[in-house]
Amino acid sequence: MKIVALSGAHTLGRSRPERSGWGKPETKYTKNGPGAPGGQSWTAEWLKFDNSYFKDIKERKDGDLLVLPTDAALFEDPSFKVYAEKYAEDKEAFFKDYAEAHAKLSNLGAKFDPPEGIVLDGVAGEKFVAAKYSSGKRELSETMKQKIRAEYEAVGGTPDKPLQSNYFLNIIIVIAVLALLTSLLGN
Ligand code: HEM
Repeated sequence: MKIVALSGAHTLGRSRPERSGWGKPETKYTKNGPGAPGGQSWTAEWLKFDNSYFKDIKERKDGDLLVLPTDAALFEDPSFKVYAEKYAEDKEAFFKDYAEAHAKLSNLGAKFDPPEGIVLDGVAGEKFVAAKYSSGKRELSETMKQKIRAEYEAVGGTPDKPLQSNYFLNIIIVIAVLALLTSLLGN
């Protein structure tokens, strides 16, 4: 169910042959953009999130729309087909299953290879260590550790001493306790 639902994300966006090698350089749906023109979309209205991906693949209705081998498989494999047919008929069922699958995928985080990160050619600045954006095991870079330390010190913390007491918070607590006592004793 999840693979089929997640594939429905191809309702949005385009494929560009100069990037992935898949899709046409331009179609009647993409030649005027919006954004940089070109590429091949899976659906006619490729900025609108609905179940048109499943409808259009099922019908193979237009040579200008993209069907990758993995998209086609959704209507060929019997265990995928049950869901692909359902989503083509029922937009709400697709939305519900997509939301669940998307949340699950996001919450799983991602593993990165190599874990120490990569440097993109020609991009200056901090090395891209994607692990730091994922859930699970966190690896903070030295730059990030220094940034957190600087923020801690900026609000009065030092490495050897706990933060100063927060007077405003203390006043609120005293008022809250007094209010509670008054209401208990008053009745
Ligand atoms: C079965 C596995 C999948 C395959 C083989 C696949 C393949 C591709 C390919 C070849 C492109 C075109 C990239 C380009 O040329 O710029 C693409 C784009 C895209 N994919 Fe997938 N994909 C898969 C799964 C997913 C999943 C799970 C999602 C999200 C939940 C997703 C969302 C997208 C989106 C939104 C685009 C359009 C990006 C844009 O417009 O720039 N795909 N995919």
